[in-house]
Formats: sequence, C-alpha cells, structure tokens
Amino acid sequence: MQLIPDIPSIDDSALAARLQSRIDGKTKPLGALGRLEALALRLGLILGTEMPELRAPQMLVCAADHGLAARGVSAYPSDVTWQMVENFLAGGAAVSVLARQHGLVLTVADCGVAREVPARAAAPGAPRLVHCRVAAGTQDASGGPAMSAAQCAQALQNGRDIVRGLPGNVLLLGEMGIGNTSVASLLLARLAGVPLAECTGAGTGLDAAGIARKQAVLEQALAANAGATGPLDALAALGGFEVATLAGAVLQAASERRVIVVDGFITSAAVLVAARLAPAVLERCVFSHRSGERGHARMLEELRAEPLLDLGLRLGEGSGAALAWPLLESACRVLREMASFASAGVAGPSAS
Ligand SMILES: O=C(O)c1ccc[n+]([C@@H]2O[C@H](COP(=O)([O-])O)[C@@H](O)[C@H]2O)c1
Ligand SMILES: Cc1cc2nc[nH]c2cc1C
Repeated sequence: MQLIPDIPSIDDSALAARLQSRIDGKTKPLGALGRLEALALRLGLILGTEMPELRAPQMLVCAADHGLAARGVSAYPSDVTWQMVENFLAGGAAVSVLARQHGLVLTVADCGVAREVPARAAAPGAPRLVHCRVAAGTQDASGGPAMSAAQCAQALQNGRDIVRGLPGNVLLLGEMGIGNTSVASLLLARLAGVPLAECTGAGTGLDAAGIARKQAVLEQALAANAGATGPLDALAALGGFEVATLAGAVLQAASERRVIVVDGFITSAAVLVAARLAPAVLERCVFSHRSGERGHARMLEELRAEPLLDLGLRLGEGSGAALAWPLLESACRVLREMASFASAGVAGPSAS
C-alpha cells in the first residue's frame, strides 16, 4: 500500500449551495447563528450530506518522547510523558475528564515513550492503550535527524493503521510528549519559512531566559538538518514519533472522509505536514481552538484556519478538541432538526 493515500478534493459547489439554502431557510434571521452556520456547512460537505450526523467520536492521543528534551527545551522532565499516559488511562487527566463528559472514546497510543507503558486489558468503556512504539524516544535533533526515514514511514503507517481500525466518522486529535512544542516550532519554521523567533514559545512554562535558550537549541536543530526541506524529510529530521503517527492518522481519516477535529499547536503541526503531502486534508479539518502557545496563531494562518474557540488553553492532550466538540454536535443538530420558515409557518423577512 502507498504510504500517502490519494485524497481528492470534496469541495462540491452543488451540495454547498443546497446546504446554504437549507441553513438560510431555518427559522432565524439570515446568518444569525454566526460561525455555527459555516461549521454546519463544512460538516455537511465533509460527510457529503445535507443531514450530517456525527457517529462514535474517537479521541486519539498520541504520546512519545524527544531526544531534544535533554537539551533543556522544556520546563518539565521527560518522565512526565509516561506519567501522564498513565494518568490518561487511569481517568484523571483533563482529556480523560472531558472525554468522559462528552462520550468521546479515548485511545492512547504509545508511539515511542522513553519508558514503555505496560500493556493492559481495558475495561469496557475505559480508555484503551495501543502499542505502536517505533523506538524509545527520538534522537536529539540538534545533532542530526531525530528519526530515520524508515522510522518516520513506520510511524506514519502506524497512524493510518490505528484510524483504519476505529469506528465512527469523527477523529479528535490529542498528543502528549515533553519537548514536542519544539518539534512543532521546528516544523513551522522549516515548512512555512517562519523565523524561529515567531515560532518559539513557553511550552509547559519556560521563562524568557528559558525561551531564549530553547530558541538557540532549535536554531542548532535547523542547521543540523539543513537539507531536510520536503515535508517527509522535515518530519523525519525534526519530528517526533507522536507527530508522525498523528500525521498518518490525519491522512487516513481524510481518505475515509472522517471529520478531523484538530487541537492545539502540536496537532496542528501534524496537520501542516499532512497538508503539505495532500492539501485536500484541510477540507476535512475543523480547528477547535487557538492555543496560547506562541506560534500557533501563525500556524493557523498558514493553514488558513479560523478556530472555534480562543480560551488561552495551552495544555494539548486533545483538551481543546474535546471542549469544542459540543459545537460540532450543535451545528449538525441545527441542520437536521431546526424547523424551516415553511415548515413552522413563520414569516420571512419583510420586503424593504
Ligand atoms: O497544544 C498546545 O498548544 C500545547 C502548548 C503547550 C504545551 N503543550 C503540551 O505540553 C507538552 C509540550 O511542552 P514542552 O514545553 O515540553 O515542549 C506536550 O505534552 C503538549 O501536550 C501543548
Ligand atoms: C503536567 C503536564 C500535563 C500535560 N498534558 C499535556 N502536556 C502536559 C505537560 C505537563 C507537564
């Protein structure tokens, strides 16, 4: 099977016109549901129907460790990655709570956590652990490629395989990996040509001096991988196993015409890579929020994305995607269940 699936454009102007007229015919002043209307249109286009219904939403949280973390680019030690994976599975993390609240089925993937997360049987309805470890963390990208081309291809394929086995028609993206804001910054800098100073932020909480040190390390990583300019080369040289697995998951979900709900800075970086490989993936994406992390606003511009929420979140894990989820459900319900002026016998606008 080819590593990158063919992803055709789904922009269908006839269906878009039918959806718009259905939205305009609902019992409300024209445009009065604001951006929920554009969301409803997008969901109808992705699912290819005037009556979109979201089924069995799946939250996929990909976790891995990063050689770069040894260079002091994060406010927390790498051990927090496996500790948080355990917390996701035990039900105590933010994403665990929000997934439970909203009925999102949580799958946690160990894509290459330094300390292997032991396999276990999940109770029915409890979060599931998937082992798709490429290695125990990447190499330090400030000294050369973070992963080999073969490892990168393996992680992409793992993401595709995970999504292929999931039910439903919606994929929500989350991640965990100490050091992975550095990966996202590097991919934005390399793939979009944005100066590192505009891509580098506090992550888990560095102060100004810490951010300056982080930026210097990231400059070294770009220099050490100067030849890695294409999306796959850049992903292998600068990326993390969780980001590559997520990029594969995005490609597979798009090829199956699932709705993809993007979280913060790191999952957006995975989407950036996927979009460079197959631009039509963006037609299937809903961007849940604008993260407080420096670089995310610029990343969203690059992706021509207008996120739903702006709550100053900078957690990752899929927390923003889970918080935005009810808006997607509401947008579909409005399309399916709201009366039209004709069906409810409500008068339309007065002639002016
Ligand atoms: O999603 C975001 O926008 C986001 C912004 C800042 C930090 N994070 C989370 O924090 C971790 C990465 O931060 P750092 O400082 O270790 O690079 C990783 O586990 C992410 O889930 C996530
Ligand atoms: C505690 C903690 C929780 C997280 N969740 C996602 N990234 C994280 C980083 C830290 C440090």
